[in-house]
Parts: sequence; C-alpha cells; structure tokens
Amino acid sequence: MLHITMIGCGAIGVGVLELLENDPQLCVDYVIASRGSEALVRQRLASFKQPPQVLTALPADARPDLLVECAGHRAIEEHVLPALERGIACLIVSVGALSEVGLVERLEAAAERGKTRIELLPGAIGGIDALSAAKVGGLDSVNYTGRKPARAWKNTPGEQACDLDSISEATVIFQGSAREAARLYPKNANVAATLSLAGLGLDRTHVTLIADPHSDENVHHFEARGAFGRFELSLRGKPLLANPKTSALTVYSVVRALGNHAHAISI
Ligand SMILES: NC(=O)C1=CN([C@@H]2O[C@H](COP(=O)(O)OP(=O)(O)OC[C@H]3O[C@@H](n4cnc5c(N)ncnc54)[C@H](O)[C@@H]3O)[C@@H](O)[C@H]2O)C=CC1
Ligand SMILES: O=C([O-])CC(=O)C(=O)O
Repeated sequence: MLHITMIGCGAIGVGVLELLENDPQLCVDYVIASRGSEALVRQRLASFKQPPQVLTALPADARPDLLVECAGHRAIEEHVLPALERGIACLIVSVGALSEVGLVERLEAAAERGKTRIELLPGAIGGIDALSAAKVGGLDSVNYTGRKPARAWKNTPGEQACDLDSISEATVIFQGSAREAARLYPKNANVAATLSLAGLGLDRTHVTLIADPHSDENVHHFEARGAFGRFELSLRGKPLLANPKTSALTVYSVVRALGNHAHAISI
C-alpha cells in the first residue's frame, strides 16, 4: 500500500479523497491544511469512514511514499520544497507556480539533494505526452486558448478587463505569454504553464484567455506545430461544483497519477 500526504483539501482534494476512499492500494494518512482552516477541513472530511489526520505541517518523523499538492501556488514553497529536501517524491497540480523565476531550478536542486523526483501532473488538459514528444523533434509554435464561464474569472484581473456580470458575448480578457498568464491568473493558467513546460517554454507559448457568459464548460484548446507535423486538441471540461475555476478532469488526473504509482502497470 502507498502512503500519501495531501497538501490542500479544497475542491480537488475532497474529490480525490472520495475516489480513493475504497482503494486498498492507496491510503491518504495526512492532509495538510492552511493555518486556521483545520477545523473547516476536518468538517469537510467528517463523513469519511477513515478520515486522514488534518495538520498544518508534515510531522518531522513522517515518511510518506508520496506527497501530492492540491492547494495552490504558495504551497510549493511552503510544503513541496521542504518535502523534496527530505527525500519525499512530490506530485504537483499547481504547475503555474513554476513560472516564478528560479523556482524550477530550486525544485530541481531540492529533489537532487533529497535524491527524489517531482512529477508535474497534466491536470485539466490532455496530450502532454504527445506535446513533449513533439518537442524532441523541435516545435515552431504552441498557441493555447482557455475559455471559461464568466463566473470562473471572478476575483482575477479579468474583472478589470470587462464587467463579468454584464458581458453578453465571449470576451478576450488576456493575450500574452504563458509566463504572464500564470503570474496574473494563478488559479486559471496552470494548463497554460503545463503546456509551456512540456513544449516551447513559458515565454514562447502564446496564451489567450476568454470569459464566456454562455458557456458552462472550461474549454482548453491548443495547437502545436513543429517537425513532427501539427497537433490540435480541444478539451471541454466540466467544472467542479465546489469550484467553477477547476475542471473535474484535474481530480481524475491526480487519481490516475497516484494509481500509476501503486499499480504494476502504469498508463
Ligand atoms: N494543473 C491544472 O490543470 C489545475 C491546477 N489547479 C491548481 O490546484 C489548486 C487547487 O485547486 P482547488 O482544489 O480547485 O482549489 P480550492 O480553493 O477549492 O482548494 C484549495 C485548498 O488548498 C488550501 N491551501 C491553500 N494554500 C495552502 C497551503 N499553502 N497549504 C495548505 N493548504 C493550502 C486552501 O485553504 C483550500 O482549502 C489551484 O489553486 C490551482 O493552482 C487547479 C485546476 C487545474
Ligand atoms: O481546471 C481547469 O480547467 C484549468 C485551470 O483552472 C487552470 O489552468 O489553472
């Protein structure tokens, strides 16, 4: 059985725990919550048969097989870097955090010192395997468009780009590099960052973000061109009820990745 520590227990975390509840090969022993939210998280987990222990930091003597981050950008600095130093393998969904200058290098150095590894999860997007394979032959361009319902852009700079409550048609709220998108929209541009890291990099991946008042889906579309040919993918994800910014596929992506670590055959 694999012993797992989960960082963050919001929409993704609860979804993952629900799917893992009856898995005999995966056990989430600890959930690390942000300071002050422990009681709320315990309440969220009250209906679980065997709820994980809720803490605000990994105990010094804990030695999970895997740590999975489902929390947000700040959690990388706070929990992932120290865990890597301790030799704990980490899986990350907040891939956009890696747009911060120098963070990739610091994660690599921490993993090297801990003799362990970091896995960036595809989350809400697919095709990362094909894109990173295409990169080997050389890529010329990668263009990504993220289209979400207007409400998914609440509390983001999208509010300054347009009036999210009254737009009557799909409105472009951002165009620029994946690095800038990840900085400005940390909770909405993890896919942009993931595509960049797999493909042409944060500065050469072109991103368009759209608020669509008529959509109830999170639509991720990208087109890549290179020596391999041309590749286009459109993924129409259903948002999670608990958080309209997040697609349900992100939960399944975490469960898949954890299962791949536990099972004899990974796919
Ligand atoms: N790679 C991808 O495709 C996607 C990645 N994400 C990332 O996943 C993150 C979580 O998404 P949701 O579960 O929907 O968000 P959420 O807001 O529902 O839940 C996040 C939870 O993590 C907790 N948290 C925040 N910072 C923390 C810290 N430093 N330590 C411990 N707990 C902390 C919060 O209190 C909250 O309970 C997003 O912020 C985003 O960065 C989200 C969607 C897709
Ligand atoms: O869940 C999604 O649809 C993707 C997302 O929020 C992101 O790219 O950060």
